[in-house]
Amino acid sequence: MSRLFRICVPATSANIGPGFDVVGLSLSLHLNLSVTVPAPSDAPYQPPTITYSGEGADEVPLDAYKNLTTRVALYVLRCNNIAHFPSHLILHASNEIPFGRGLGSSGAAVIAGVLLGNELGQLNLPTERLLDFALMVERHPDNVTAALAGGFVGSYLKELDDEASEAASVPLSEVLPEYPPNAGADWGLSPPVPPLGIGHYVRFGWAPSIKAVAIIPRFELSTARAREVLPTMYSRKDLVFNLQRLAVLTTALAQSPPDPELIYEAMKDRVHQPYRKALIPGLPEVTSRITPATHPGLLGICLSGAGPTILALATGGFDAIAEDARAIFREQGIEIDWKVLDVVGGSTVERDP
Ligand SMILES: Nc1ncnc2c1ncn2[C@@H]1O[C@H](COP(=O)(O)OP(=O)(O)O)[C@@H](O)[C@H]1O
Ligand SMILES: N[C@@H](CCOP(=O)(O)O)C(=O)O
Repeated sequence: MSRLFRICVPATSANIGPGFDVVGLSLSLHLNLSVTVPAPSDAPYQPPTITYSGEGADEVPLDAYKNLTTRVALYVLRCNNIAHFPSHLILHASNEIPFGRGLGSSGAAVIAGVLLGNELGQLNLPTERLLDFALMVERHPDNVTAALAGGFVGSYLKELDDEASEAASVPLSEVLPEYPPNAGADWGLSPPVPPLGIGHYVRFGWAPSIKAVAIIPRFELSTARAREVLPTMYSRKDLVFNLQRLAVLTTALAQSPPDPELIYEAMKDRVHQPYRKALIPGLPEVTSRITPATHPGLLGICLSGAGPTILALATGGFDAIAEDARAIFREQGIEIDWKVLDVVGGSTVERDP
């Protein structure tokens, strides 16, 4: 019997201002994967066939040993003593999440890969273990946790003992080596198995009237590049500035009706946005000129993830917020697209009977 299943993973916006590497929000753009596992046969081994449509279709590798999602799936399988993809596997991805814009496309691809490995190997891993695998690949928990669990989520990484820290800090190239595409070839050493219970999370409340306006510049900024510009040390003043705001924000976004004055100030940040402004012309102007006073309905505005997308949380006035952001970006020679998004549930897997 062949098996068919579908995996659906949401986009995410991480940080929400002061919660750098801590909070994430799942949003209504999705990466969908349709998978067919043919019934076992005596035919010679054939590697997976991948087709892909939507965002990133012109740049994503269709070789299962190079594609992020399938490489992650193979990592999960190999950690569970399954050396190969099933023969003649067929995958189709259709993707709504733009690449390199700060909307969690790589986190979604990683979660899709973990869920794919879990389904292909029929491993029945619990959510906590799925998260461990994801955290071996995407080392900051905010996007992957929100993409897996859904909603407005806060997470931390557990302090590990020396042995577990070593296992969790191996370079990505060892976790996800590019394998030879020949099933008979030498597969090398076993991959590093994730320590147990690396990531922990909690879901906060979310006021149903709050929507997310994603203002998406038409250029890509890799998360790796946007992390390189961050300092390794912060002043106590800046740290306290962020902690105070994050503590207020996690509850303020659950209150109905939401309080714009409280939220606007609570979405300010001194840990990552000031350092990223050189990579995103127009960022300080957009976040300072669009306020609840000038734009009724606006609650707060920040960089989405590592950028360049700007996230405006609002209960109305979406057109004015986005069109004024468009005008400010245009002064810098940057064009944008924008979408009003809902906060959605986490990843799902549907199996055909
Ligand atoms: N659906 C996908 N399938 C395969 N690879 C993906 C997919 N989505 C994202 N990626 C990989 O992740 C990269 C973007 O990651 P990153 O720089 O972290 O930006 P983002 O903010 O979108 O997560 C893409 O260039 C691509 O290599
Ligand atoms: N906390 C991370 C989040 C990166 O999110 P992405 O959507 O840009 O991948 C960071 O700010 O670097």
